[in-house]
Amino acid sequence: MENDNAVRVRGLVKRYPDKVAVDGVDLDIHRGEVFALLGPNGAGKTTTVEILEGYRHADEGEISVLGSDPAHADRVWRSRIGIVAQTTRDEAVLSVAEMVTHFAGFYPNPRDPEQVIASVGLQDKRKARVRSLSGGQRRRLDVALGVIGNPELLFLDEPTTGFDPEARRQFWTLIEELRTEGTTVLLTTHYLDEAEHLADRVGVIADGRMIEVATPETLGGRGARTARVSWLAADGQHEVRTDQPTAEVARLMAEYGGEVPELEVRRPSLEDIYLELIGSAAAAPELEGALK
Ligand SMILES: Nc1ncnc2c1ncn2[C@@H]1O[C@H](COP(=O)(O)OP(=O)(O)OP(=O)(O)O)[C@@H](O)[C@H]1O
Repeated sequence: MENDNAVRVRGLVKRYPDKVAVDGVDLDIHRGEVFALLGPNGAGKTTTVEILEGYRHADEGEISVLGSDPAHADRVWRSRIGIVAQTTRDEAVLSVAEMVTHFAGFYPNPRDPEQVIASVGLQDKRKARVRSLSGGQRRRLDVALGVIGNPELLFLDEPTTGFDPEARRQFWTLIEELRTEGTTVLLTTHYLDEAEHLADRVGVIADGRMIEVATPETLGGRGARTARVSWLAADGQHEVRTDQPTAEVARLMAEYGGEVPELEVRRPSLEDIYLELIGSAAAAPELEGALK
């Protein structure tokens, strides 16, 4: 039965001959949210995403994606999802416009191809052959092909790898528009700023296990972390750790009678927190071993 979750996973396990790639993952993705799956290389992100897409089969676990088990889903289900895979395949002889229009024909309710081409910034390349595109342009086309079917649920596996900064911002705008329209998005990325900008919630996966799911603001207790206030005094750099940085800044302003030299207030970034979580996940198995 369909419910408020676009994705519901319990106890997902995927084993390869020499590796347990996914080791008991639970995951809920709410309808209409942008969810970012984070984790180091080899953590199990692509394996998880490809199982949800129906391209790999799980060894264990309950999986529901838009109310169906992807391993047994039909064409109608497939037309409701969009996929931007990590690697792309063909070296098509079609032009960009032909390819996007061709893909639009696979779906019952596609978006307008010209609008989609413009939304990924390929209007100047609409007549160019796909094989002549640069790596980043090809990736933009992949994104266009992922959204052309007007999907309810969009899977994006490292979508902006190879994008220049302008293309990345343009992609962010596209995802924000899709979110406004109610599209659910599952994104994997190694760019923490991208996750912070786009995601309603993030999940950190390491060695096949989900370590934590939270909003980017609260991951790893981030919201409650002590701030660091630093400034340049006559005798050199000073730093104070405090739970009340505003009071500290007010005190400094009074002391300096206005501008405080090189004032900086810093809380741990999402990247700081992520690296801490990944670091402790890597240390945990050794600790378990040491305690045995
Ligand atoms: N077809 C396969 N056969 C055997 N092992 C595999 C296969 N696919 C993935 N693996 C292994 O499973 C683990 C998880 O791989 P996966 O591609 O899911 O990681 P990832 O988190 O997506 O990594 P990345 O960030 O590098 O894309 C890795 O150790 C990988 O080598």
